[in-house]
Amino acid sequence: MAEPSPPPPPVQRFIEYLRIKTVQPEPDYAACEAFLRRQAAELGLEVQSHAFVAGKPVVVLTWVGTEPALPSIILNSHTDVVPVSEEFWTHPPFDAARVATEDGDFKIIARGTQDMKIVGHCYLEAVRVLQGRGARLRRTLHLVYVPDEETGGHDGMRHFVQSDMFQALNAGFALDEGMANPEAELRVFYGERAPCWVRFVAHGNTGHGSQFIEDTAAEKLVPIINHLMELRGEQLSLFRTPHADGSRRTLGDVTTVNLTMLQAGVQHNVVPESASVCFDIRISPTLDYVRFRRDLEALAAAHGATLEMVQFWNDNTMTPTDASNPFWVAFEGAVGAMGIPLFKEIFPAATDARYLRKAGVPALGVTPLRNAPILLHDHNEFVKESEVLDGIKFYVGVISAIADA
Ligand SMILES: CSCC[C@H](NC(C)=O)C(=O)O
Ligand SMILES: [Zn+2]
Ligand SMILES: [Zn+2]
Repeated sequence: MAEPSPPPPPVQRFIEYLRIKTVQPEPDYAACEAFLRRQAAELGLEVQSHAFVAGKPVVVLTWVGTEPALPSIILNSHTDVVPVSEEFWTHPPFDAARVATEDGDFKIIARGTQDMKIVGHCYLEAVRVLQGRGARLRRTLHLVYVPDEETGGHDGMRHFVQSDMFQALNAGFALDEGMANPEAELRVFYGERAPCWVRFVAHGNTGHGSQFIEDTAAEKLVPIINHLMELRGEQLSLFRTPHADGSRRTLGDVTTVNLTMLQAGVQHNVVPESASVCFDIRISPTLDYVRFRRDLEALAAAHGATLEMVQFWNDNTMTPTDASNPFWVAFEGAVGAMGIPLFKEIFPAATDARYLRKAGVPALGVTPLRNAPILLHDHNEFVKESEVLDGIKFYVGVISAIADA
């Protein structure tokens, strides 16, 4: 059998990026920064790098526009990837194997292909294509590579948006990650649900397990659990009910509640003195999050428990997706011109775009993978070579449009 042809240079560079082990919990950010600096040097982009937390650099590559006083465009991506269970992978997750498929395409198999190195890579390749055409864009582009999104952005984007470095970018609009779609539409995320991670802790009487002990810790948690499970049921019914216009609801339209941890007890016949229960709640931006938080506090107090807010995102800013937002108009126009159908959604989980929106920069979350399985955080994460090449064309169109809006 003939050797397969070598990958085209944009795919070769993608493979190089994927081979850098930026895997949590100890990402190799130094190698990643060196890679980005090499790319910037080839493209003549300015580079700024700052580690707000030691060893975790935010790297910004800048292509100055012809009208640099205009608000700029941020093209954001995170450089870290989630851990792997290597035994479940068909190929080593950081080899970035290129495997031929029956339809003449290739699969590039590696951790981070979908989430989200394809996006960060396509930004760079799109700039390369535009420069090759001699294009000059009106607005300045900032390709922002942030660390630690996968652990909540606390050591990366959270600090960056509060920095002078960020202010100096004078950003007017941003793109960030979305999610693949097994269907034909391109999913575009204009908001996110607020993560609300809570722990209820109760204390009570203890004693022998053979007795009727009153006011026990576990007993206090039961009505709290029941209340939140009731809310879960209501929201699940809502999720299964189409909108008035017949369109289906997505996760972003509802609030999900999951009991994720339960702790109590030391021995079968000892009534425990304390008990705790944790929930992962994702509050839809369509719900009043201030009132929701007050209701949780009241729930804890009513049953003699304490409430610990482990995570609570107190913002529900959404990016306008109508004529009031010239960047949306440009984005929608460019995507439409490519014949790509759009599906607007609220992101079910949390990405770094939430920091940008809260900081006043309207952001859209997009990953240019359609008719593709959702493999983020999964074993054998892959993208097809054709998807990388199409993704570059996609960003050439979109970046040109939004940078000239
Ligand atoms: C509260 S920070 C957690 C961030 C994480 N993001 C993703 C995309 O999985 C999540 O939504 O669980
Ligand atoms: Zn991601
Ligand atoms: Zn992720």
